[in-house]
Formats: sequence, C-alpha cells, structure tokens
Amino acid sequence: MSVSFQNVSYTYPGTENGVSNISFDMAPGELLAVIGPSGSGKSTILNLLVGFMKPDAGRILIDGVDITDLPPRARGVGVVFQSYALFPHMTSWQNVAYPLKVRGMAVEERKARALKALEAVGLAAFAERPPRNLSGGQQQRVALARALVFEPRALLLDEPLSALDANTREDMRDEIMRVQQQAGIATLHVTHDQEEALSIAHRVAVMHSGRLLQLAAPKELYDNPVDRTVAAFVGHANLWDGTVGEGGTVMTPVGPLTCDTGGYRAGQPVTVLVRPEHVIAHADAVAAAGAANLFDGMLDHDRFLGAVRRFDLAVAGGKIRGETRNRDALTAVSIPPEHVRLLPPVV
Ligand SMILES: Nc1ncnc2c1ncn2[C@@H]1O[C@H](COP(=O)(O)OP(=O)(O)OP(=O)(O)O)[C@@H](O)[C@H]1O
Repeated sequence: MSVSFQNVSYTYPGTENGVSNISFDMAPGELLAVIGPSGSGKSTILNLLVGFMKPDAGRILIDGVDITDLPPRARGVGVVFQSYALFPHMTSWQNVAYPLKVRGMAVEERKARALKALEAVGLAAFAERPPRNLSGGQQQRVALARALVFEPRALLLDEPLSALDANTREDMRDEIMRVQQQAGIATLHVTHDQEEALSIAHRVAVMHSGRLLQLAAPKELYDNPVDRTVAAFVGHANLWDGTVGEGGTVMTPVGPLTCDTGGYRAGQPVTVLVRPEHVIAHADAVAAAGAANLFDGMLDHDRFLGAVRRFDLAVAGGKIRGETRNRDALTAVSIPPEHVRLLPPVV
C-alpha cells in the first residue's frame, strides 16, 4: 500500500500556522519518519492523513485512490498514539479486538484475530491481562497490535515511544521495525527523537515552519543535508558562516580551512559544516605537526558520555566541537579536508 501527499496545505482557521505545499510519496512497506522541532507541522501532517482535518489545498492518496474527502473511519489507517489510549476495563485481547467489534465482526472471529495480532507482537501469553498489569512497553505493543488487527492500508505512529524508558525504547524500536516489515504496511512515524528516526526509518522527512525541507535516507540526510537548518537538526554539527577563498580554502570565524570547494567560486558566502566525530583530537599541536586544518586551543566543555567524549576546544575566533574515544589531555584538533562540507549560506 502506498501513500501520497500532493501539494497539501492546511492553515489553522484564524491563524497563519499549519503546513504548506507538502508533497511526498511513500512506497508500499516503507517506514517514513517525520522529524522537526516543536511546531514544525509533524502532527498536522499526521492529522491530515488520519482524516481529523481536511487540507485547504492538495490531495492525499492511498494506493492511488484519492482519500482527501473520506472521513477517518473510511480511510483504513491504523494509529498508535503516544498515550497508548488503551481501554482500562478491557483485557489485552479485548482492546486489540475493539476495531473489529466496531466493524461488526462476530466475537469468535475477532478474538481469534486479536490473539494472532498479539502473537505477532510477542504478547500471546498476556491476552487476558488488563492494561494496568502490563509494563509501558507491553502496553505499547498492545496498542500496536490494535492498530494492525484490521489490516490497515497505512499505519501512523505518533511519538509512540516517548513515554518509555531508554532501554525499553530501544527494544520497542526493533519491535516496531520487525512488525512493520512483517505486515508490509506503509508507515508514517512522527517523532521528535532524531536518533529514533535515523535508526529505524527507510527515509526521514525534516519539517521546519510548516515546510518539508528534505526527505532522504538517514545516511544521505546526515552526510548531505540540503541546508544549515537540516544540518543543525540532524545530529551534532559545527556550523560556521564562511566565504570561499582561493585555491581550495574557505574562510571561517575559526580560521581558514582547506577543503573541496566543489561548485562554489571564490568570494561566495557559504555555510561550513563539520561533524564533531570527524574532528581529530591531539595532545598538542607539536605532536600533530603537518596535519591539515590544525588548531591550537584550550579545552572548554568536556563531557564524558560513556562510549565517547564530546568536547569544545576554544580557539581564536570561536569553538570547535569534537567527539573522541581518547580520554587523554588535549589542546589541539585537526579537521581532515574531506570532512569539511560547504552548504548554501543562510539568507
Ligand atoms: N489547533 C491549532 N490551532 C492553531 N494553530 C495550531 C493548532 N495546532 C497546531 N497549530 C500550529 O500549527 C503549526 C504546526 O503545529 P504542529 O502541531 O503540527 O507541530 P508539531 O511539529 O507536531 O509540534 P510538536 O512537536 O510540538 O507536537 C504550529 O505553528 C502550531 O502552533
């Protein structure tokens, strides 16, 4: 089942807020994550697809069929909400069977289907338990089974993991990927957690101020952000205003950097991106003599994060953020020219 947004716009009545001219196609079985800062339009996209709101302009298609004017129930879209929204007085299987009940299915058949759906999310043994006797992760899996039980044409996940602790969240990520792949359903996953998006989605859509800035596979998004906003939102980044110099250099507040200037000409303004993991830490500049883009400085922030250490080196003109596994003292960094990326300037 495929999902298509074609030039969809929506403005909340009496405001200038909403989403503008959103277009994307989801392939059958694709898991598409929508990320962006608060207020960027993620929930609006979700609500437009569920059918809680109708676009002012544009069309929404599922499998090539225009569903723009259909009410939510007729769209065949399964939704998992952040809050699980399970019925407390029903058992797990009754919760899962609920969408089948409202569709008028006989009790034996709906119980059989609910048990199968619970089995698919690894909860067959918990069918008779009420939600209050389940952990947060288990409740979320019941909600997932309930969203899948009526074989929806598309699945929507609205921040489904945000209420879970870090370890459960990682397990649930894997579970969602597994179940979604098994069911082969086009899935739109709205999240503010970019790590979650990068780790489970086939492609990620980055929203900002009601616009879709970039839609790309996670690695592409991280390595080749279209602009500074995307670069800043996805992962950590050193971002500087720069001006392209002569002979493969770019001038930045921290100093000139040797790099591949690509299609940019000398004198052009650019945004300079260096990911912290590409910054190499050195004990001192003498030890690193000869390294390209070498900076001497003083350690400013220094945070131990377990697997890595994230630091800022204060240099003349600014700070350079780096990540290293090296735990020793450091007073210099170097930046390999191939890891200096030039993006369009901020206008
Ligand atoms: N009911 C509403 N009435 C008026 N404006 C709204 C309403 N709901 C959202 N907005 C505005 O529409 C824009 C998009 O909001 P939306 O809720 O889609 O953002 P979001 O990315 O989901 O944010 P969050 O991550 O905080 O949930 C924002 O400017 C928001 O203030």
